[in-house]
Amino acid sequence: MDTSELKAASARYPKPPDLTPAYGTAGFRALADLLPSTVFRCGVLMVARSLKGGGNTGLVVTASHNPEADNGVKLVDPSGCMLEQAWESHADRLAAADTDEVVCAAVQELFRTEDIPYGTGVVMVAHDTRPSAAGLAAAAVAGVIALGGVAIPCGLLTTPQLHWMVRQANASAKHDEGAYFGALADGFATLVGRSPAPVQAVVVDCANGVGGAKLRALAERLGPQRLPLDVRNAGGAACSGGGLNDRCGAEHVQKERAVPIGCADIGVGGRCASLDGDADRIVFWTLADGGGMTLFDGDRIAALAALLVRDLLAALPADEHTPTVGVVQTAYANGASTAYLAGLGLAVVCTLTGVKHLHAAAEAFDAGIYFEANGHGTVLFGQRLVQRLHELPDDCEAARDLLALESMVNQAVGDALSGLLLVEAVLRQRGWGLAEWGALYTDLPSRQLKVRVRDRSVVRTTDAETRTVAPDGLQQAIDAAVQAAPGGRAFVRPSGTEDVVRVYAEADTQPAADALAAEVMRAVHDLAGRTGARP
Ligand SMILES: CC(=O)N[C@H]1[C@@H](OP(=O)(O)O)O[C@H](CO)[C@@H](O)[C@@H]1O
Ligand SMILES: [Mg+2]
Repeated sequence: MDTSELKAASARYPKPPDLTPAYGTAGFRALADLLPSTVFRCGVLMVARSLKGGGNTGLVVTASHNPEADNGVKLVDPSGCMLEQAWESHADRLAAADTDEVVCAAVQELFRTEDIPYGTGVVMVAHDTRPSAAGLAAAAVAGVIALGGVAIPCGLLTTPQLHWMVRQANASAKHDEGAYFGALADGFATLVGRSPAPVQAVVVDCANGVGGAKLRALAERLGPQRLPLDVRNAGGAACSGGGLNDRCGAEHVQKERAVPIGCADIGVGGRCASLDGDADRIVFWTLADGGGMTLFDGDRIAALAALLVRDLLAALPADEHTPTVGVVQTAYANGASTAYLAGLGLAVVCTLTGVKHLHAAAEAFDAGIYFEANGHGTVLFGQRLVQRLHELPDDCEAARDLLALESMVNQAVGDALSGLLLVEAVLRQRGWGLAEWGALYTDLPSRQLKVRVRDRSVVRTTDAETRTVAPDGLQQAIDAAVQAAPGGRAFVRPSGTEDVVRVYAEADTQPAADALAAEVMRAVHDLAGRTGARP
C-alpha cells in the first residue's frame, strides 16, 4: 500500500502532542480547536470501513448537547447505525497516533488485520451548526481523499438525518432530504388520518442547533392543519440571545428541570418539547399549576410507543409466529417506568448507556423500542415483521399503521423529529392530552448530578453500570447511603461525553433523592480523586 499521499495529507493536520482522544459514548468529543487531526483521521477510517462493509459510510461533525466551543465526530456504519463497536479501538489507535508515520502504519495494520480490499470507499460527510463545524468537515473530507476515497458533502444535517441517508443510500432507495421529510410526514399523515385535528400547537425549543431549520422544513411539509408547530430557539439571527445548548435544549430541560430561554411566555399546561443540539434527542415538558416543570422524558415516550406497538400488533391477524416486543432502557430509566412497562407484559432489558448498546439489544425483537431517559431512542422493526406486514391485505389497518410507523420512526438511530411525530401521533390517536400521558405512572423522585475529578477513568463499573468495582470503598459508601434513604437507588459512572463522573439517585421523596445524590457525590469526591472544594 502506497501511503505517501496519506502521509503528506496527515502532516497538514498535526495532532496536539498532549491529546489522546478516546472514542466515548457516541464518538470523539473535545474542544473544537483540538480536533482537526482526530476528524481528519476519522475521514480516513471511514473509507476503510466503507471498503470493508461494501457501502457508503457516514461522518457527522457535531458535539450534540455539549457547549458550543466543543465539537466532535459521530461515525455511521454502512447499516446506517453507529460505528460497529469492534472498530472503536481502530478509531482510538488512529486518533492517538503521535506522528504521520504512525498514522500510516496504523492504517496499513488496519487493512491487514481486517482483511480490507483495496478500492474506492465512499463517505457521506455532514455537520451541525457550530462555528467550528464547516472547517472540521473539510478536515474529514481531506481524510477521505487522502485514502483515495470519495467524500459526498451533505452539508448541514441533523445526526439522525445522516444516519437515515446512509441507510437508504445503501438500500438503493431515495436518500435526499426531501425523501427524509416525506417519509416522516407521510407516515404521520397515515397514523393520524382519522383522528381529530390538534387543538393546541406544540412549542419546540430547538437548542439553537441544527434542529431549528430542519424542524421548520418538516413543519412546512406537514402543514399547520396536521401539526401546528411553534419553533423556538432555532438559532440564526432570530434566536433569543443564547448560544447552542446554552440554557436551552433537551439536556438542559432534562437534567436541570428548568424552562429554556426563549420560552418565558409559556402558560400553565402549554405543550412544549425540547431537542438537543444535533436533534437526536427530544423530551416534552409543561408548566405545572403552582409553578415548576413537569417533564415527559424518554421513558415516557417509550411508554407511549409501547402502547401503540402492543395494540397494533395485537390487532394483526393471528400468525404461527407471534411477534416479539421488547423495550430497552438504561440504568437511568426511572424505576416507575420500568415497573409500568413490565406491567404491560413486555420484555424490559437494561443495557449500558449509549444508543449503540440500546440499539443492538432492541434488534433482538421483532419490534424493539429503545429510549434513554434523556429522550434518545426509536422503534425498530425486524425484517421478518416488515415482510409480513407488506404481505397482509391492504385493508388491514393495523398493518398499514405499523408500516407507517416504520417509515416515520428513524430505523437507523434515535431521531428527535420522528420522536416528536411519534408522541403526537399516539396522543392524537388516543385522544389524550399531557394529563392522560402523565397519568400512566408516577415518576419516582430522582436527581442527577455531575462531579469533576482528576481522572474520571478511575471509576469502573459492572452490572450495566449499576455498581462500581473501582475505586476501593466507593460501592460500599454508595450502598450505605442507599440503605439510609427510603426507596433509595443510586449509581455512578464516568461520562463518555464530558469530563465528569455522573451521579444518579432515586428515592421515595424529592428531598431524600436530593440528599442521596449529594451524599453519593461527596463519596465520589472523597474516593475518586478530588478536585476543588468538597461539594
Ligand atoms: C446520562 C446521560 O444522559 N448520558 C448521555 C450522554 O452520555 P454520557 O456517557 O453519560 O456522557 O450522552 C450520550 C450521547 O448523546 C447519551 O447517549 C447518554 O445517554
Ligand atoms: Mg445529541
